[in-house]
Amino acid sequence: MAATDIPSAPAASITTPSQTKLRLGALTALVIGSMVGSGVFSLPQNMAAGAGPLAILIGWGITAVGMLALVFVYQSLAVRKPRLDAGPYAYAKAGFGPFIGFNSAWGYWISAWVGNVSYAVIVFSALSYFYPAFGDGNTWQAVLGASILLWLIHILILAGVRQAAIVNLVVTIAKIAPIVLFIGIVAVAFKVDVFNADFSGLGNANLGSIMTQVKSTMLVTLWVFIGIEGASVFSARAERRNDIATATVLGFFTCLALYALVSLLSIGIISQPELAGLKNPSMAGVLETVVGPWGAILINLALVVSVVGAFLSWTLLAAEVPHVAGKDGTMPKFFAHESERGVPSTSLLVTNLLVQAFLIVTLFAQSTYQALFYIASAAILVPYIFSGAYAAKLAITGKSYGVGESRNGALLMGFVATIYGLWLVYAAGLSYLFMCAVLYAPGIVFYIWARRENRERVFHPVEAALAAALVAVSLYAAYEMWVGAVSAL
Ligand SMILES: NC(=[NH2+])NCCC[C@H](N)C(=O)O
Repeated sequence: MAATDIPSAPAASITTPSQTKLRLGALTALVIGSMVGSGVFSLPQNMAAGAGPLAILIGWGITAVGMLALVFVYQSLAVRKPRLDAGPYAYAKAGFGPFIGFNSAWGYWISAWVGNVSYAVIVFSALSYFYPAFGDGNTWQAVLGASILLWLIHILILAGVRQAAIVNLVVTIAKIAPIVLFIGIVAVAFKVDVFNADFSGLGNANLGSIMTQVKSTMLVTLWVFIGIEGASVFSARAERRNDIATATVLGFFTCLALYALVSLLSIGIISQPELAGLKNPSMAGVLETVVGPWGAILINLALVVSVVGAFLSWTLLAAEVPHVAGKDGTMPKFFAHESERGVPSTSLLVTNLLVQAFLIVTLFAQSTYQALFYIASAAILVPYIFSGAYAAKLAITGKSYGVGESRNGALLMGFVATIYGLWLVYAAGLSYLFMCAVLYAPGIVFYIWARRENRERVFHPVEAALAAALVAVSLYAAYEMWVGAVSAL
């Protein structure tokens, strides 16, 4: 693997043969490449589905503040605690004990592989433009195709394939260029009166209050930024160590601009109610309205390239999480097993069997891409919140700070990131929290297993209470889902 052992971003597994050191521009491209996957291509519909232009603007504003705080949290933790280099769960463990640490790893892992299920669905939804039987990516033909794609990736990784830097560069260009072209064309075709038809969205009774509208955008805007938490691993590749901080912030603002433009300009082409009904990847439908079929073809192909690349990266990463956690005793030892080629084969197999199982659930539940990435977004909140809280805790206690060194900035960032995460838990809504409870609870078995293996005390009293609460909530949630009272799929 790359320079660090602790997983964090998909790009953690990118290797260059010669390990040439990178300048600012290349580093920024890496950061952008690690964020852009499937999300951007469906933003027009995903954002307009529950919100008018005003709420969408507010939504991007909140996300800008919250995600930037999180970026700074990971940067400052990487500096303060270099030995925990960028581990998304290692911080939670260091700050709040083994059970919270375990759940952060478990949650990051769930988010990674459920996100991969959504990747498989959206690739085939895009391909349905060429072969309609794939429908919304959840027909049997699509699920069959998705399963083949999944196991192809599996075999490639077992054979030792890594995402090479050159492939990564080509994929990044192939996915960003169509997005930039889209923005250019749609900006020219933009009609102010279409955009302003119902600026507040309050004219559409289906949307609800501004608050409700803003909430509806939160898991979408979170999803498109997932991946940025790992940017600090690129520091090993930087010619100058300082460049990585700049590159991360530059990459962040570039993506924010691309994302906000894609979602807002689209409402100046197609009115909100119509956008809400568009098929995903909805950038294709928007561009087709302006330039005709080639627009849809271009976007659908760009999505396939982008998402297959991201699928590979996130499979490497998803397998890496339990693997590393198995090595350090956070998860059971069997996850640590490596093949002769040094591939975490057991962890990879378990991960992809879960993806396969969820694909079959998708078929029967007729789950949509959106429902799946909502689950992936909601699941990542545990590691995010505890990373923010750990940064705040370090700043409050002053541990790892020099005498007289200012801690206010770090405290503020940790605090804002934590509040942002908690607000997202609230905005996610009950059905997705229930779904997460059901996915988190089985982790307890693996936690106990790992603790026993290491002959360590299983629970401290507070942890036992937390575990009991999680079991209770998940049982209740499972019951509600079973009788059909709530549904996240
Ligand atoms: N498979 C995953 N868990 N991917 C998470 C990253 C999502 C990425 N930001 C995207 O827009 O596609």
